[in-house]
Amino acid sequence: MKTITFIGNGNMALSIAEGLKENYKIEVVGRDSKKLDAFEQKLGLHVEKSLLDNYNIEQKTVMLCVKPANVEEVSAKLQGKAEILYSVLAGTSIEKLKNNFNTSAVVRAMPNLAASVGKSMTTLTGDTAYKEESQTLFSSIGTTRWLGSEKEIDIATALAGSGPAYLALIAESLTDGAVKQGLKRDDAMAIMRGLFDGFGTLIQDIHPALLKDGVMSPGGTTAAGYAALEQGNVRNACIEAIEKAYKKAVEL
Ligand SMILES: NC(=O)C1=CN([C@@H]2O[C@H](COP(=O)(O)OP(=O)(O)OC[C@H]3O[C@@H](n4cnc5c(N)ncnc54)[C@H](OP(=O)(O)O)[C@@H]3O)[C@@H](O)[C@H]2O)C=CC1
Ligand SMILES: O=C(O)[C@@H]1CCC=N1
Repeated sequence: MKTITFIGNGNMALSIAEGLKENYKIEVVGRDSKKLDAFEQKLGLHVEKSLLDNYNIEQKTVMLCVKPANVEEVSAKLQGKAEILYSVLAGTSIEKLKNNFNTSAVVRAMPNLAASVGKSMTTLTGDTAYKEESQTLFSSIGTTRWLGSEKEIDIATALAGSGPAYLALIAESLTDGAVKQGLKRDDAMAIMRGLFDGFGTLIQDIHPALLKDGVMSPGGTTAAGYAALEQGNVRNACIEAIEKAYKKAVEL
């Protein structure tokens, strides 16, 4: 069984480890032994746990799952040269990772929160020698797509990495709208969840514009509601959200 060494024991590390645990041996490296114990407990199986100070990554397959701001501090505590470093850090370039970590190869991965339910949309880019291995690793937490450049993964970060938060805003505000009109909160929540479930399947095979055309009856309810969304500039706000998030990824 191949070993994957997680550096960082937070939410993303746990979600990815959940997906990998059946087919890979898991090691986890962190700064707090109590949090390492909690990681092992949540994962529900024995993992090799180590503290960061002087940890040796020689020839290891490393899954870096700390925050972008931690790169310098964390890399300074490691020894040895990794075989491959997979990084899930938003907006952290391969150049910066190579300048800080001693590793033969780097692949950047951008999963999303749905990793925790095995349905992440994960984008990947980096050393093409590891294209296949990275797709195999990350397909254990959902769907993968290899991209040709770091610019593209920064844009994909804005779309799919941050996307769950944007859709949550839509979900919450539509629910609030229904409550405002008199629907009970728990009914509104259940209906919103059913809506997203069905929509998630529909959108796999239908272009969004055609889906809208299929719902909108002449002079009907959808046309009335849709016009309010256009008046509220929701389309432009979405385009701007991607631009702002992409620019932030470049800045990180
Ligand atoms: N959350 C999301 O939806 C997504 C997140 N990402 C990326 O995943 C990465 C991790 O995010 P997430 O798991 O959500 O965050 P968490 O806050 O859950 O985990 C962060 C991890 O970094 C460790 N850490 C923080 N500061 C330091 C430090 N100074 N030295 C050593 N370790 C440190 C934490 O250690 P400790 O437990 O001891 O505090 C923890 O293990 C980020 O880089 C983010 O860009 C990518 C895609 C989606
Ligand atoms: O907000 C962030 O920076 C991270 C990256 C994508 C999702 N969460």
